[in-house]
Amino acid sequence: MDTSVITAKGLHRTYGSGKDAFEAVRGVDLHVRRGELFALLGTNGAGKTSTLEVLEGLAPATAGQVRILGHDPLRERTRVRPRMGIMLQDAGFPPELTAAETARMWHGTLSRPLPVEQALAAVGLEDRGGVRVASLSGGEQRRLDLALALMSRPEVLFLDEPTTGLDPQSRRTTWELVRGLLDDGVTVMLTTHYLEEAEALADRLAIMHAGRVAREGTVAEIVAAETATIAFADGAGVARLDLSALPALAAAPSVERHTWTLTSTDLQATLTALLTEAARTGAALADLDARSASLEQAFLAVATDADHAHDARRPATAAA
Ligand SMILES: Nc1ncnc2c1ncn2[C@@H]1O[C@H](COP(=O)(O)OP(=O)(O)OP(=O)(O)O)[C@@H](O)[C@H]1O
Repeated sequence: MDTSVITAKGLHRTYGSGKDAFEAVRGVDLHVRRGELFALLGTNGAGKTSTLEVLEGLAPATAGQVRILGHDPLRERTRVRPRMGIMLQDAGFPPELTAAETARMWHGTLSRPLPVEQALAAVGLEDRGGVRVASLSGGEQRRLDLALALMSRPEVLFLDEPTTGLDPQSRRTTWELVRGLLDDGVTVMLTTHYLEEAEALADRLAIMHAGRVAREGTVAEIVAAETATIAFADGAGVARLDLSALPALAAAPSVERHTWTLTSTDLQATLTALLTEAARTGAALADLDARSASLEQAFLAVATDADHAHDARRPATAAA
């Protein structure tokens, strides 16, 4: 049985036409299962929002197919929209309305909404209802956006950079709220520039660059494809070590600014051999630091690969 709640197949999205055409999304496939949180990460301008807008039914795809809960989110909008919650990057609420008035206005458009007070309380804004939107802090405005996205009791929730501008404590409170929704079976698609947020929340994620998915999987799967790093100071006796003979090196050992760096495809094997070699020769490994690959490393690798490719802004007509 197909349990996908969100699917995209061969999704393309082009802005403009003719010689000014720009293909922002260049063949994206996504499958998000019920109750899963899927994070869409990417470099600036990678095409995350352009992808999300098509999934949300806010814009048509230039090519390809998207389905939300088995329906076309644009053509069958009336069937899908009541079951979705959408938190845009910038909701653009009228600044002169209060938070509670804004929430009541939205409440009036929904068929079986949460009570206004409950939605505001869910995001910690129960005491800010009487404050005009223009006077809310940036973080409070983000939380109001989230309250409205939750108000329809959605089965599928799209969160476009939900914690941008939030302080670390409010960010964690939002994570708890999102975890509670996942426990209730809500399916969430999230974009974020905070890798820590993706690590904390995502069941699976994709890293986009230049309109394509460059990496996809669980955090562990994505990180496993990267190399671990060992570093130590270029101190007494290091010259006696035969570093190039160490096992599982991903590249030749290098020294820069008095620090040696080794990259390894098997951290335990390389580190064990290094320590054995240091003990044998009596070399001191000052400031020794060994670390597994991180999501940040995978992200940076995507951006670096791309720097080499130089194809980020090829016109659509020239795209592969
Ligand atoms: N209306 C538009 N007309 C032309 N180009 C556009 C339009 N909207 C977006 N783009 C371009 O499409 C590309 C993808 O933009 P998009 O906003 O989807 O990226 P993103 O991954 O969400 O970026 P960010 O992380 O910076 O928010 C960018 O190069 C952007 O300049």
